[in-house]
Amino acid sequence: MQETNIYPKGLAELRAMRRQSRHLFGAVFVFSIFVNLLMLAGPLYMLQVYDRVLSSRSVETLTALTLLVLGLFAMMGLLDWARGRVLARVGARFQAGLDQRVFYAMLDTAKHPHFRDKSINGMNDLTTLQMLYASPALLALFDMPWAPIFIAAIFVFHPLLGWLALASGVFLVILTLVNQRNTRENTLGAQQARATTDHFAAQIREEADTVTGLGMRGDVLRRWKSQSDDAMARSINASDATGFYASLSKSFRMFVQSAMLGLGALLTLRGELSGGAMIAGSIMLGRALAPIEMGIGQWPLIQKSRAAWRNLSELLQAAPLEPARVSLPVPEARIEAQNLSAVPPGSRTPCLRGVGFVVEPGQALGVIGQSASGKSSLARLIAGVWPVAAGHLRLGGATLDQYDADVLGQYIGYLPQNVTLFGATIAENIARMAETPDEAKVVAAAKRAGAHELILEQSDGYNTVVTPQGGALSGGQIQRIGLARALYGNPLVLILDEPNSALDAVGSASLNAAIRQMKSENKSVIIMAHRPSGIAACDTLLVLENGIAKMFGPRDDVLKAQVKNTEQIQQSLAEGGRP
Ligand SMILES: Nc1ncnc2c1ncn2[C@@H]1O[C@H](COP(=O)(O)OP(=O)(O)OP(=O)(O)O)[C@@H](O)[C@H]1O
Repeated sequence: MQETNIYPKGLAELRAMRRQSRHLFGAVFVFSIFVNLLMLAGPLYMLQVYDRVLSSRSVETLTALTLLVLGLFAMMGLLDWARGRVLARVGARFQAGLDQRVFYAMLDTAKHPHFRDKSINGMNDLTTLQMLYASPALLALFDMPWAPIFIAAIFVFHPLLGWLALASGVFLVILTLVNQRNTRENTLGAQQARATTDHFAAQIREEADTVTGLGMRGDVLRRWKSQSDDAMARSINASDATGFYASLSKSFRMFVQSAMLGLGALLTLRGELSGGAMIAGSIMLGRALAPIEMGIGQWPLIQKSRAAWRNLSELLQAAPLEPARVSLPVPEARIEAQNLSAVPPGSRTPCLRGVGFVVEPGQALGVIGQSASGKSSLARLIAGVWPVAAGHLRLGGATLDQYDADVLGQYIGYLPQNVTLFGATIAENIARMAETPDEAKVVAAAKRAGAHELILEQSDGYNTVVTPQGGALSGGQIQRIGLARALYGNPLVLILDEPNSALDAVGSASLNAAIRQMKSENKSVIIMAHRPSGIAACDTLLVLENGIAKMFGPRDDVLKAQVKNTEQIQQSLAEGGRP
C-alpha cells in the first residue's frame, strides 16, 4: 500500500499499530514460502506423470506419485487456510487496537467543517482496512514475490517459454498500472459522492418535520436524487472500468496459458522439450500470474483501503493523542476564567476574547448578552467541548486540560442549548447511556430536575424508548429530561445553556429549585440566559458583547449598571445624539 507522508504523526500511529502484528506478518511470510513451494507439487507431478509414468507404464509409480501429491496439496491447503486465518486476525487486532482512538478522534473533529464536509467516517475507514487484511488481496501480496521465481523456473525448462512467461507477466503489471490510473478517480469519486448522499439522506430524515411542514419534499427529493444519480453514475463507471481490466487480465492469462502449451508443443515436436515440461510450464505460468490477476480483481478494495489509510492518518493527526494525566482529587466547585479566548473549530476568528470571571462554590453565575455574543461558546469551553484557545480556565485551581476528559465529564453537568436524546429509554438517556444505569441515581436526577412525574406519565415510564428528536415528548419535556441527564451523578458544576427556553412556569420553578439545591450543596452553576427568569437564582452576572466581557459583578450591581446604561442611551437618543 502506498503511504502518504502528508500527515506524519497520524501515519506514525497507524504504522505503530501495524507493527504490533509484525510477528504475525512474519508467520504469514513463512507460511507463504511453504504454500508457494508446495504449489510446485502440481507442475512436478505433471512432469513425472508425462515423462516417467507414461514412458515406464508403471501403475505403482503413478499411485505413489498421486498419494504423494495428495499429501502435499493437503498440506498446502492447510497452510493456505492458516495464513488466511492469521491475516484475518491481524485485521481484527488492528481494528480493535484503534477503534477507541478513532472513535474519540471522530468526536473531537466532529464539529470541524473540514471533516464534516468530507464526510470522513473514521470507523468505516477502519473497517475497510480490516476487510483488506481479511481479503485475498493481501495474500496475493505475499505471493507476488514468487512470480519471478516461477518465471525463472520456466526459463530452466526452455528460454523461449521463459521469455513468453516474462512478457505476459510484464503485460499484466502494465495492465495493473493502467487500471490503477484509470479507475482511481471514479472509484474515489463514487465513494465520496455516496458518502455525501448518505449524509444528506440522514439529515433529511432528522429534519423530517421541517421538510414536510414547509412543503420541501419535492425540492429535497430532487436534490437528493441528483446527488444519488451522480454517485450511481460514478460507481457504474468505476465498476465498468475495473470489470473491464479484470476480464481482460483473466482472459489474457487463460490465453497465454494455452499459448504456452502451444509453444511447448512446438518445442516438443522439435525435440527441445519433454511433454511433461510442456504441461508443467503452462501450470507454472498460471501460478506466477495468479497473484497479479488477483490484485487487479481486488483493485476497488485496494483503492478504498488506500483512501481509508490516508483519511485515518489525517483524522488521527487532527486529534492528537491525549497525554496520560495524573489523577487529581475531587476538586472544589470553583470556576475561574482569566483572559479566556475561544476559536470555533475550523475557524480562525475568535468568538470570545479576554474574558475573566470567578464562580465560587455555592454561587450561580448568569451570563447574559445578545444573540451571537458568545454565551454558548463560553458554555462549550467550560464543558470542555471546545479547547481553550488562549488564557486559563480552571476548575478547583487546575486547568481543565489537567483532568481526564471522562472524569471532567462526571464533574460537569451540561445542558446544551438544543437538547437531543439518544434512541434509547428515558432511563438510559438520563444515565448518560451507561451500560447499566444506576436506577437510584436516575430517579434522583429526574426528581431534582422536576421531571419524575412527567416521566411516570409516559407510556412505559422510565423505560419509554425515545428518538433523537424526542419521539412522543414535547420540547419542554425534552429539556427537562436533558436537565435530569445533566444532574445525573451529582455533578460539581452545572452549565445550563438557555435552560428555560422551552419551559413553562412549572418547569422554570423546578429549574430554579435545582439551581438552589446545587448552591446549597456548595456546588456551582453557570446559566446562559436570554430571559430575566433565567437569572433569578444567580448571585453574579457576566455581560458579554461581541465575545468580550463587558461587565462582571454581583447580579444587582450589574443589572443597575445595565439599566443606567440603557437610560443613558435612551436619553442620548432622545437628545438626537448617537448611542
Ligand atoms: N461552530 C462554529 N463555527 C463557527 N463559528 C461559530 C460556531 N459556533 C459559534 N460561532 C460563532 O461564534 C459567535 C458566538 O456564537 P454563540 O453561539 O456563542 O452565541 P450566543 O451568544 O450563544 O448566541 P445565541 O443567544 O443566539 O444562542 C457567533 O458569531 C457565531 O457565529
